[in-house]
Amino acid sequence: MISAPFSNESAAGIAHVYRGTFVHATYHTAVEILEDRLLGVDTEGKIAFIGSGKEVDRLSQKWGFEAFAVTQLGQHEFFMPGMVDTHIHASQYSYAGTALDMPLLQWLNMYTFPVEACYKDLEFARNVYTHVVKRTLRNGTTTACYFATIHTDASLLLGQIANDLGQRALVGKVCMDTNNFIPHYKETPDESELETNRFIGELLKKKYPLVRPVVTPRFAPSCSATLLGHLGEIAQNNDLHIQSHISETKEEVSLVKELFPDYDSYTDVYHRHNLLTDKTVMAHGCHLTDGELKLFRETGASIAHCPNSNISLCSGMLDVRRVLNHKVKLGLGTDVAGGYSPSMLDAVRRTLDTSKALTIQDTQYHTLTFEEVFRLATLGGSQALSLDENTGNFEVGKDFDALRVNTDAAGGPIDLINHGEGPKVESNLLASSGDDRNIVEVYVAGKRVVPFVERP
Ligand SMILES: Nc1nc2[nH]cnc2c(=O)[nH]1
Ligand SMILES: [Zn+2]
Repeated sequence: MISAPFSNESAAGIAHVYRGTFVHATYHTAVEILEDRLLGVDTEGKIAFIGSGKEVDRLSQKWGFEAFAVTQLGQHEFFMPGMVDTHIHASQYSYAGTALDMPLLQWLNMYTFPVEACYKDLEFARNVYTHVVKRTLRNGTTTACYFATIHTDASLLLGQIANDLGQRALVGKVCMDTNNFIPHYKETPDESELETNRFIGELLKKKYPLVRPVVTPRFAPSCSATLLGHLGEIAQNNDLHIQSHISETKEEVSLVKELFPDYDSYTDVYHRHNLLTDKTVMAHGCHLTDGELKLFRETGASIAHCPNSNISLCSGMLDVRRVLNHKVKLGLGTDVAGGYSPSMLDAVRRTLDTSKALTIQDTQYHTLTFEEVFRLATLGGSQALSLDENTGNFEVGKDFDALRVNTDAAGGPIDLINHGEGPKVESNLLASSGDDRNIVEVYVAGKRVVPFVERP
């Protein structure tokens, strides 16, 4: 801590002050560039103040920090908010990028279920989960919404690893009582209910400050109506987040129609089991009807757009513009391993690519801009997970979840040919050509979590 504040505006003292350029999204502006700002972070990891760099003397008096203790960013550096991966299967990271040669339902049977069954082995789980949390943090994912597997203890371990490495995370123990292809990788409805309650109870008991449980029915084809009912009740009684998949492929939509003939739509199946709330995030939604999107809007449920996966498994192309026009919340997801990349910068690129592919099909299409997609990767994701009170952009009172970006990092992938580019061009360059070499530091709730500090 630098010193106690003179002001009584914040109960906590100031721990760090940074000076330089801050690039973020607001509720009104897709990308706002704040040049020569001072940002103070308090001892609880929250943003205490944002002021002009020129006012350093006044601010240092007001907040009780020494001007020489301010961290000054370099010429090609800026801070941006940490990115929010609204949908990633931690358990599938072990085979990311190796098996994308069949459509979803076959892919699940052939590759996914056999691998996920291995998480009964806690040492296998520890190895993969440590790698995926580290890899996503290094790539700038400060918040991740994870699917684990049906195994409660391994799912708890994922929560522990995210906590230990300092990532903000929603962690879901997967629930499924239907699996005709690999019968040993499923639960009974009673087991699933009991184990979900155990998972939630034990995770909450740990009191990890940044890790929360999320109720996780895999998707309607893997769950009986009985199980969906149990899970809706658990989520409602404990006011919990919910995640699942919806309308990823046309084949899956037809299957749900067959399995649940008495429901109006795929969305109605979840809705009638109390699984659509303002803390629900549903992955994909490529083939949702206008009526279903209306139900999303009315319930406050959101969509995780996973463009790498949608293309890799040939599932469909989500029309993000249409979802936004319906005023449905939407964030971006990597959907590892349906998506082959754990990087949210990749999700940004694939979102732009899909929007441009839709424009190729229809030249009147209103293509997404870089600015809009930047917002979806940060503030949009935090809204989709109903976490935007705490994270998503640089607002006083929110946690300092931030990436220190250097577009000119030594050994990095970007050549700045004209050295006067400025932050507008350089944030574009990061999104189009940058990678983890340009993300030189990562902060979650004020704590620097990348570079990793190796424990003795
Ligand atoms: N992409 C994807 N879709 C799913 N639908 C149900 N399970 C899965 C999964 O593991 N990945
Ligand atoms: Zn998924």
